[in-house]
Amino acid sequence: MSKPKVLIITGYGVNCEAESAHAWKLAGAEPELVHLNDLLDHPERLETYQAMMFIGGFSYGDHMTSGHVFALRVKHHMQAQLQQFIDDGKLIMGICNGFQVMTKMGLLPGLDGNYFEPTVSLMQNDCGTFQNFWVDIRFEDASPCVFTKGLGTMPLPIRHGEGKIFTLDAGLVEKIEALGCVAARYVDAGNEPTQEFPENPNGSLNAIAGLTDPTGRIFGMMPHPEAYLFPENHPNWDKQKLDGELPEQGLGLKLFTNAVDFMNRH
Ligand SMILES: NC(=O)CC[C@H](N)C(=O)O
Repeated sequence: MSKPKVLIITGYGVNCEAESAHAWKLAGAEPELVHLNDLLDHPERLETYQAMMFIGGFSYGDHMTSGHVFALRVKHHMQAQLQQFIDDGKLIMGICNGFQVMTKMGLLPGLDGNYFEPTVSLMQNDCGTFQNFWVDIRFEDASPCVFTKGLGTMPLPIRHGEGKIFTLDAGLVEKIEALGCVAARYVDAGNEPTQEFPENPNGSLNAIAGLTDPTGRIFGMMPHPEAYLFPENHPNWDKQKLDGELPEQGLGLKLFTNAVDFMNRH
C-alpha cells in the first residue's frame, strides 16, 4: 500500500516544518514541504495530496493579528481547490499558527458547510503576553474529530501570544458544542475544563484548545503535538522514567497515527 501524501506549507515565518514532517513520517505518511508561493502558483497541486497541514510559527510576523495575511492569501488564490479538497473527504490539520490561519480563513469551525467565512477568532491571551509551557489537554470523546479519537488527556506544550478562542455570538458557541466541534480543552489536575491561568494559558472560551468541523476531518488546535514525538520531549521525562511511567512514544504522535490510519482506511 502506498503511503498517504501530506502537504506541509512553508514560508513567510512559519517555522515548524522539520518536526511536523518528522511526525507524519513516523506515523507512516509521506510529507512534502511546499513553499506557499509555489503552491499558489500551482494550486492544482493540491489534488495530489490526501492531507494538508498548516504549521506553527509567526506567519507574516503576526501582522494584522496572527494567521490573518496567510489565510487571506490562501483563500484568495485557491479557494476553489481547497473546497474541492474538503469535498473529496481529505484531511486538514492546523497547529498553533496553523490553527490561527484556519480560523481566520473560516475553515474552522466550518459550520453548515461554510468554510470561507470566519465566525470565531483567536485573540490575545488574557494575560497579555506570549506564554511557553506545558499544559494538560483533554480530547473530547463526543467529538467526531478523526485526529483525536480515543486519546483521553495528555500533556502538550503551548507557545503562543494569541490563543484565546473568542466570539460574541452565544448561539454559535452552543452550536459548536452541540455538534462536538470542541475537540480539545485545557483541563485542571482533576481533568475538568478550566478558565484558570496557567492551566488555561489564554482564557479561551469554554477552555477550548482545539476545534474540528462537523465532519471531523478538519482540525486545528493551539498546543503542539509535533513537539511531543519522543518520550524525552516531556520536561519531566527523567522522573517519569524513574517512576516507570515513561511512555513508549511521545504522546503527540498519536494524533498523526490516527490521521494516517484514517487515510489508509479510506
Ligand atoms: N508557536 C506558534 O505557532 C504560535 C505563534 C503565534 N503566531 C502566536 O500567537 O504567538
